[in-house]
Amino acid sequence: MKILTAAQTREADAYTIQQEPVSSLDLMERAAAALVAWLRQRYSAQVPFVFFCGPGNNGGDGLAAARLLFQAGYEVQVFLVEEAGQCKSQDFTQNLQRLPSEISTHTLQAGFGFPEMEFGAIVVDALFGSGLSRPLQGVYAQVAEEINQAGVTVVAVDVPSGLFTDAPTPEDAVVVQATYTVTFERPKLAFLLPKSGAWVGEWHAVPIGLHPEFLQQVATPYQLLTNAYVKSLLKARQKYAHKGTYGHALLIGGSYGKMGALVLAAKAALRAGIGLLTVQIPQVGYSIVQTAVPEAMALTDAHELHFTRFMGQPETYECIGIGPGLGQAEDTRLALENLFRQHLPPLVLDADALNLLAADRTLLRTLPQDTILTPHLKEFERLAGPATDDFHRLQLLQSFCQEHRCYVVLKGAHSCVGTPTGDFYFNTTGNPGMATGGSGDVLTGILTALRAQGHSALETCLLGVYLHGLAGDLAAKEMGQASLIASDLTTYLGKAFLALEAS
Ligand SMILES: NC(=O)C1=CN([C@@H]2O[C@H](COP(=O)(O)OP(=O)(O)OC[C@H]3O[C@@H](n4cnc5c(N)ncnc54)[C@H](O)[C@@H]3O)[C@@H](O)[C@H]2O)[C@H](O)CC1
Ligand SMILES: [K+]
Repeated sequence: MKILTAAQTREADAYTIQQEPVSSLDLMERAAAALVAWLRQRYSAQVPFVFFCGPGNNGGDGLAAARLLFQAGYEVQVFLVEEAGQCKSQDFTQNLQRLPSEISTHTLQAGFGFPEMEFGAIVVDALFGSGLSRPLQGVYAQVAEEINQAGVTVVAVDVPSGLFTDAPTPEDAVVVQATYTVTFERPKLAFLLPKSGAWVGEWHAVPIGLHPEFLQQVATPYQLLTNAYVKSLLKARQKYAHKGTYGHALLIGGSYGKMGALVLAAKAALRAGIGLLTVQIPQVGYSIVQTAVPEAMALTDAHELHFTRFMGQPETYECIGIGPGLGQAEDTRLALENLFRQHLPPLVLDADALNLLAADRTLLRTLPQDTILTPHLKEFERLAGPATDDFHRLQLLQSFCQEHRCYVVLKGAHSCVGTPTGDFYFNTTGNPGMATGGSGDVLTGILTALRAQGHSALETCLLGVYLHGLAGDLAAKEMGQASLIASDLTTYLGKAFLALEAS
C-alpha cells in the first residue's frame, strides 16, 4: 500500500473531487463521518468530547465531526482557535455555519484562559493537519501545550497538530501528543519513523474513498506492507515434496557465552519451513546444539570458542545466515574475509557479522550482491554513519542499499526494508514486547530459511519481517507484551503462518 506525501494527498483530494465527482465539502463530510464512526465504536454517548479546531480544513473536519457526534447524542464542546486576522478555509466556514446552536462554542485567542476539562473528557485535536507549513506558534502553540499538560486522552484528526508529515519536525517544536491518531486513507510517513512516530500514539487509517485510479498511478518509493500483499508471497507446500525440496540452510554463529543466540536462530529456521538445517559452531557449542536442536546437523569449528574457518562446502547450501552469537574476535573477521572470497549462495547477515563489516570497510565492499542485512538502529549507524534525523536515516538507507546492492531490514517499531532499487517497505506487524534479547536472532533464522526455500531477497525480507511481527502479536495476545521472550516468537511462528494463510 502506497504512502503519500502531503502534496500527493492534496492531489488525491483534487483528483477525487474532479473525477468522482464530489464537492470538497462532501469529501470533508465523508472524512468527518469516518472519524465519528471510529469514535462511536470506541466511546459511549456518556463520554464528553472537547474539540479544538484550527482555521483550515483540519479544523473543518473537527467542526463537521462535532456536529455529527452531537446529532448522535454525545455531549460536545467546541473551541475555535485563531490568531487574529488568520484566514479560514471555505469548508471550515461552511461547517461553522452548520454547527447546531446548542453546541457550546468559544473562541480562543492569544492570552486566553484554557478551559477546565470535565473528568473523563476526550480532547479532539483538529488544529492543523497535513497543511502545516511551519511550527506552531502563538495561540496554537499555547493550546497544544495546554492539551499536552491536561493529562487527558487526545484523539488527533489526521495528524497530531504541529507534526510535519514529510520532513523532520524541529527539535524544539510544540506538537500535540496524541493518544490516538485517526488519519485519513493512508498513514503519513512521519508516523512510521521512530522519533516523529512517538507523537502519533496508536494510529488508525480510516478510508474516505479517495479515487482508486489516483492511488494506483501515483508514484512513491514508500510502501506499507499489507496482509493481502504478504499473503500473496506465501508458497503452498507440495504433496510430493521431500526435505530436499525446501532447501538446505546453514547458520554460522555461537561463541562461548552466546550459544543461545545460535540456538534461537536455528529453531526459528526450522519452524520457518526449512528442509534441512546445518549449523556451524565452535566446539564449545557441540553438545548444546545437538541437545537443544536435535533436528539440526552440526559442523564444528577447529576453534574451541568462536568461528575461525568455514568447515563446509558453500554449494551445499541454498542460503547461509551468519551472525547470531558470532562474537567479534580478530580471527572471526579473517574467517569472514576468506568466506566472502568464495562463490557463495545468498547470505543473511546479522549482529556481530554486521559489527565486523562496519569495522572493516574493505570487507563491506566485498559483500556479495543481494545480501540481506538486518541491523537495528545502532548497528545501522555503525554501517552507514550517524543520521541527523529520521528522514536523513532513510536517505542513508537508500544510498547504502544502492551502493552495496543489498537489502537492509532496519529493525524497529515499523521495521523498514531498504532495497537496491531505492524503494522502502514498512512493516505493520509487531509490538513493543518484541524489544527483548534474542528477537533479532529469531528473525535471522526465519530469513535464512525463507531465502533457502527459493524466495527472492525482497520476498524473504517482506515475508520474514511480517511473519516475525505477527508471531509476536499472537504471542503477546496470549501472554502479554512484558512477558514475551524471543523463543515465544518461534513457538507462535506456526500460528502466524496459519493466520496469514487464513486471512
Ligand atoms: N484527502 C484528505 O486526506 C482530506 C483531508 N482533509 C483535511 O484537510 C486537512 C488539510 O487541510 P488544509 O486546509 O490544507 O491544512 P490545515 O488545516 O492543516 O492548515 C490550515 C492552513 O493553516 C496555515 N498554516 C499552516 N501551518 C500553520 C501554522 N503553524 N500556524 C498558523 N497557520 C498555519 C496554512 O495556510 C494551512 O493551509 C487534512 O489534514 C485533513 O484533516 C479534508 O477534510 C478531506 C480530504
Ligand atoms: K490535527
